[in-house]
Amino acid sequence: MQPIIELNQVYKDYPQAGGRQTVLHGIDLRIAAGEFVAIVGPSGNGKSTLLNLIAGIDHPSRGEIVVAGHALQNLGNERLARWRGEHVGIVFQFFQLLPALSLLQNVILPMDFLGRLPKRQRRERALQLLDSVGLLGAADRLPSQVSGGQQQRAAIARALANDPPLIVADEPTGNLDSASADSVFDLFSHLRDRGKTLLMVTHNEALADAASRKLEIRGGRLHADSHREPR
Ligand SMILES: Nc1ncnc2c1ncn2[C@@H]1O[C@H](COP(=O)(O)OP(=O)(O)OP(=O)(O)O)[C@@H](O)[C@H]1O
Repeated sequence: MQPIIELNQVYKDYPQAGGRQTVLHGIDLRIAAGEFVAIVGPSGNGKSTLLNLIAGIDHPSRGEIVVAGHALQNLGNERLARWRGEHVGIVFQFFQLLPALSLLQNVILPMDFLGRLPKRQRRERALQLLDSVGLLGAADRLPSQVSGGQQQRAAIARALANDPPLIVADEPTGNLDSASADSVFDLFSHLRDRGKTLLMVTHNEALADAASRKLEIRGGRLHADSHREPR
């Protein structure tokens, strides 16, 4: 079966005073549809960089990245943005909701970007998604009027707005207390049950242990790749 994510000899370097810093050193990776993958490893070793390349947020310096049938290194910024909107839901550590918009409007936004659904259906779908994360009653509140855990649940609803096959999350519980982290954890478990492919950078051991596969990145290289039965 064709993997949903395929990386061949992917390098990423950044300009640095006096030269360039190589952050990823020739990563080769295949991830099948429906896998729940945790990316772990020490700080500053390239985990977020790897996630951003797979999500089409950043371009590789060299190598090939094929996600959901598209060779990302060949897409210009505009096509990449459209590709992201259709194929990837992104969840960040600091939620990244737009502060001037209600939770409902934040969830509608990715659907507005694609323009696939009529306006009324976008609103109905956003309300259903907010309901599914327990936030129907808070739909009209601004992000600043709800807790961090609620903001992250709204961000997960937003990530699902266009029903993407791939969800990527960078430290999704990193800024949450343990009760909020648990509820976010439960939502991710449901996503796995619904057949989404999940890729997550996390320092949260419980979350990493719930994954079916753990990739350890050290020094910009794939140091370990372990599969397991999810708990
Ligand atoms: N946009 C950028 N410009 C220059 N250097 C960067 C950029 N993004 C990341 N780096 C550098 O790349 C290296 C890897 O960063 P990355 O964020 O991928 O690590 P990480 O493993 O995710 O760390 P953490 O667990 O702390 O989030 C770091 O040295 C970082 O400073």
